[in-house]
Amino acid sequence: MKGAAMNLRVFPTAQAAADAAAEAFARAAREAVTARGAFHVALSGGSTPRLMYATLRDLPDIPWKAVHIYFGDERSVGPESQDSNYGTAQRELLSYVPVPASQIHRMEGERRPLEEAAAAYAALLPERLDVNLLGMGDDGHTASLFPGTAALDAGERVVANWVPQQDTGRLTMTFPEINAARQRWLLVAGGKKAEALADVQAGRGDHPVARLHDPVWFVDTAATGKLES
Ligand SMILES: O=C(O)[C@H](O)[C@@H](O)[C@H](O)[C@H](O)COP(=O)(O)O
Repeated sequence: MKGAAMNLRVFPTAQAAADAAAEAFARAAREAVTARGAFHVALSGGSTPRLMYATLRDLPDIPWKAVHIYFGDERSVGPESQDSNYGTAQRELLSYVPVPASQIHRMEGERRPLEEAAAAYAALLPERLDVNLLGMGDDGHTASLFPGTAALDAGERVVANWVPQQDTGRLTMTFPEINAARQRWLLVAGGKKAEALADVQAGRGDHPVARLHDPVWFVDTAATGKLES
């Protein structure tokens, strides 16, 4: 995607971008269930998805009973931790909607060795996700694919990644897995992301997010502050 035209959908606020992503989620779910009888979606971690969850849980006409929930990454913590990506989704979305528990697939961040949790998660993934919903860090990481880490070049579907600037490991889907999904969406908001977004547009640097194939970007105006017009 280096320097290529980006599929950017720009909104005045972070909440407006999240609302648009929620509406897109609802449409994609209806289309997938109509076409294939199920909607397989991976949720992102971090804080931005919380804006989308607040809207999504109240949207009508989503075939939740045919939705299968996965996670693009997870911290090396249990579900009860405030740092758990699953925990955030469970508290702010999944506890509000009727997705069958058997269709919510949590990464076992508390499992040791973490590599076993990664292999077990890879084994339960569907042949192909419909949508992989992602975020972007200020440094251009996505999922837990951080700059300079071994996971960037991994061939497996899910790996344990040891992040130098973090004191614990992470579980993360890899680029082969993420790029195999039917769609990749990035929900990115705030001026702190503007530098990385401008780098990706210009083909500068080696931000992991630039390795995503044809993502749709849902961004707020603040995140576009350094884009070249
Ligand atoms: O586990 C995580 O933290 C995420 O998967 C990570 O990739 C996140 O999407 C970005 O760091 C953006 O996070 P914010 O939405 O909090 O800015």
